[in-house]
Amino acid sequence: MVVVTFIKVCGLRDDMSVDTAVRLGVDAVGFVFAASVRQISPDDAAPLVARAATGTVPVGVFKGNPIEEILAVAARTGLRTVQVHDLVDAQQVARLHAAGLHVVRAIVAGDTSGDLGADRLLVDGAVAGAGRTWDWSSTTAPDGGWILAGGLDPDNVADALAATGAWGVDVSSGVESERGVKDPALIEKFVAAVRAVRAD
Ligand SMILES: O=C(O)c1ccccc1NCC(=O)[C@H](O)[C@H](O)COP(=O)(O)O
Repeated sequence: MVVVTFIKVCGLRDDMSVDTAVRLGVDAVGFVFAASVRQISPDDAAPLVARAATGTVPVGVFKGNPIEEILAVAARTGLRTVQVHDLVDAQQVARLHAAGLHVVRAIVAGDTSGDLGADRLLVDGAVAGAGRTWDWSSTTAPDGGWILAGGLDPDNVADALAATGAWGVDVSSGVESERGVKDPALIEKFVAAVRAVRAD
C-alpha cells in the first residue's frame, strides 16, 4: 500500500528552490524569520510566498520572534501558516488563530506539553535547523498526525518513517549542498525517498 506522507522543505531563499519544490508537488515550504543562516527578510520572502502559493503551502518559521512580529511578518508577506518553535501557552496560539493564521507548534523531542491548541505538532531535535538526528525510538509519538524533523536526509528518511509512523516530514540541512544553500537534486532525491515508502 502506498503511503502519502506530508513533505515540508524548510529554509528556502531563492526562486529555483521554490520552483523545484512546487514542481515536485511538495506540500509545504518554509521561510525562516528566526535568527539563522537561512534567515530571510519579509521583503525578500514576499515574492517567494506568492511564487509558492500554487498548491504548496508557504510556512513562516519563527523562534525568538514576539507574537506582534509574527503577525506583522504574516501581514507583510501574505503567509497564512506559521511554525513557531517557542510557544509556551495557549493564549499565544489563540492570538495567532485570531489573526486567521494556521499554527504549527514545533517542540523538542521529549516535550510532552502537547499542542496548546495549535493545528499541528512538529517534533524536532534539540537545535532547530542543525541537521542532527535524535533517537526516534526515545519519544512517545504525539496523538494525531505530527511532523518529524531533525537531521532527515534522502538516505535516512525511510528508516525514520518506519521507526516513528509520522504523518509528515520536514527537512532542511539534508537537502543542502552547503549550510544554508538548497540543492535541487537533493530535494528531488528526498521527495523520491519519501514517496518510495510503502506500508505492508
Ligand atoms: O532552519 C533553521 O535554521 C531554523 C532556525 C531557527 C528555528 C527553526 C529553524 N528551522 C526549522 C525547521 O523546520 C527545520 O526544517 C527543522 O528544524 C529541521 O532542520 P534540519 O535538522 O536541518 O533538517
